[in-house]
Amino acid sequence: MGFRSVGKSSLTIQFVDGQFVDSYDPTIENTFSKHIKIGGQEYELKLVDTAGQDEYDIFPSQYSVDIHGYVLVYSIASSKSFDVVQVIYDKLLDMTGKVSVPIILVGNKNDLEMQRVVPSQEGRKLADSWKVPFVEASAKENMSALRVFQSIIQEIEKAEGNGPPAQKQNSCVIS
Ligand SMILES: Nc1nc2c(ncn2[C@@H]2O[C@H](COP(=O)(O)OP(=O)(O)OP(=O)(O)O)[C@@H](O)[C@H]2O)c(=O)[nH]1
Repeated sequence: MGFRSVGKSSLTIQFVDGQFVDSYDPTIENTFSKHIKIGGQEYELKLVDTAGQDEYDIFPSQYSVDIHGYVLVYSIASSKSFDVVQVIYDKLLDMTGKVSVPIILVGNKNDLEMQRVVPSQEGRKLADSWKVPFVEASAKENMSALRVFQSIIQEIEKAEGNGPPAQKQNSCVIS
């Protein structure tokens, strides 16, 4: 979730299809499925790409139930989007009624360094205050999009009481 045009669809499409879409087509809502294996563990992910939100929008009630984790996105080239992500976070906690929900904060478009208006430290500071992981990303790069979704899966696993997927092993050592 995040403000308009921050790259929510682009990150999702890069992760799901491995391509970057240059054109801008505002989203109403799209769902995607993706099968992925991380650290020997298989996941069948359902991703909901939401419409861009602003600070005045009511948090859509359908996103407060049956969702395991949230990727909150701003653009490093838009201070407005950084303000909006903070408002969305507050509404999200209000709506879900939970103190802690699996969330990660993503500063997208970090390939646009010349247009940067949100310093990395600001993003990190905000994520630290929420006690959630922070990732800067570019939807132009596949590895970057992959890192975003790996990170939210890890947070979901943690909330479920499981360790990071990479540390799960099926083998054992006998000495
Ligand atoms: N340079 C650069 N451009 C990006 C990046 N991510 C998205 N864009 C561009 O930004 C524009 C908006 O991207 P979208 O992915 O449609 O943004 P969105 O957040 O889904 O937008 P809404 O549907 O309105 O909420 C498009 O022209 C993308 O090509 C990025 O990481 N780097």
